[in-house]
Amino acid sequence: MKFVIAPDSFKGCMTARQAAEAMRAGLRRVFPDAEYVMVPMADGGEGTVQSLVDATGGELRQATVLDPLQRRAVAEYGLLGAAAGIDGAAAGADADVAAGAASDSAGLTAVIEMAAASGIQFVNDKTRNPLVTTTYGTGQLIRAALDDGARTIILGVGGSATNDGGAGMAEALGVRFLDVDGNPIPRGGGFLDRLDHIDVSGIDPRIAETRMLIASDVTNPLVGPKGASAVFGPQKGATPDMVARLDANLTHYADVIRRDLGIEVADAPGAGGAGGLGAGLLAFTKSTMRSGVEIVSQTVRLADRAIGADYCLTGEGGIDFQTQYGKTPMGVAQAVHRGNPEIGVIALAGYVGEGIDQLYGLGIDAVFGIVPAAVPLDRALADGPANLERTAENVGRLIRIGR
Ligand SMILES: O=C(O)[C@H](O)CO
Repeated sequence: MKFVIAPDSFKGCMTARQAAEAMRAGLRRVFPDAEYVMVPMADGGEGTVQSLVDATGGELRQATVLDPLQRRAVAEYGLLGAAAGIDGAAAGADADVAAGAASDSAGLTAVIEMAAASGIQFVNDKTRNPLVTTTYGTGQLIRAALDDGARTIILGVGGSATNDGGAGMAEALGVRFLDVDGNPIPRGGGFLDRLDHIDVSGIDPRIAETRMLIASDVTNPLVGPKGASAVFGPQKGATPDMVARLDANLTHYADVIRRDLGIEVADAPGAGGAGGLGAGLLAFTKSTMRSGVEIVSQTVRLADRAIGADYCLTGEGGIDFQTQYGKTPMGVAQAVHRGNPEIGVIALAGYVGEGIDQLYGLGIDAVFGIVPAAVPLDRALADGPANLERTAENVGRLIRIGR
């Protein structure tokens, strides 16, 4: 018997690796001699660095950066290990990332969550102000990864405090944003109206040799009613007036990018991720925008690792009909089926919401909640590992009956 164990983190409760260990512990009580392939997963959001480092035997690194309010902060990123999708063995769609994740002559692969340097957790109700917050620290993290030798960078985009179109990120990489007198404009989305022209002559030359894989949490465009400012500005503290100003500024920014670089970013899907960081990455780096869970599953060669397996256990804190839109359990189900159409996929979750029947036709065979009784949230979180282990054991028992 062979199991692939590929959960996301259970937020506030277990990292993806801890969740995978709890699942394996439960199954082992029933199948002590089975083969267990452990693949901690993520979807590009919080936990992606840890999961990819864990899944590939990589290492965590730290860099001193400027946070969104330009205070010094220490941010973590990861360098992937040799177990990353590096051997080119991945088939079909996997080959793309597998080749890019090589750690040979093509350079190392790094993984960065932009929120580690520029996330919403750096501001509070009093200090949040998307007119002034900057993604400069994200650019510093990219530079740190380049210094480490990375030439493929997986960048998780989302959870930001910023609305600067990624101008701060680009500035940290050497791009100059200048006013009509040739002076640098201040950082922050509130000042982009002063932008007259962009000078890319000083950009770090390593950027031209580096492939960025953008794992965005959204597909919104940069501007307009579904754009970064209108949809995500308010959660960063933007008033209606600020939203209008930020949206106008990003529209102007996109116009200058089009004129000076010949690149269209205003309507690109995902350009509005992390306050327009998606647009900045598309304009100033060699980036490809992909679903986060796809990038992660390809990097850890999930399809390959499912070959010959009988079952895959996946899961995350909550599962409902939205799981089909790019969440980890669905991405896992799709990836393992690519390698092994016969595999059974079972998802475990702390919370099971509405519409899970929509998942059954899409590759997930069964969904189980792990909480045994109605308990307060803090108790459910505290008992999470034990509940997950017990549920996995019971899944194992069912599987044994069926054999
Ligand atoms: O950071 C943000 O703006 C949201 O998470 C969307 O990417």
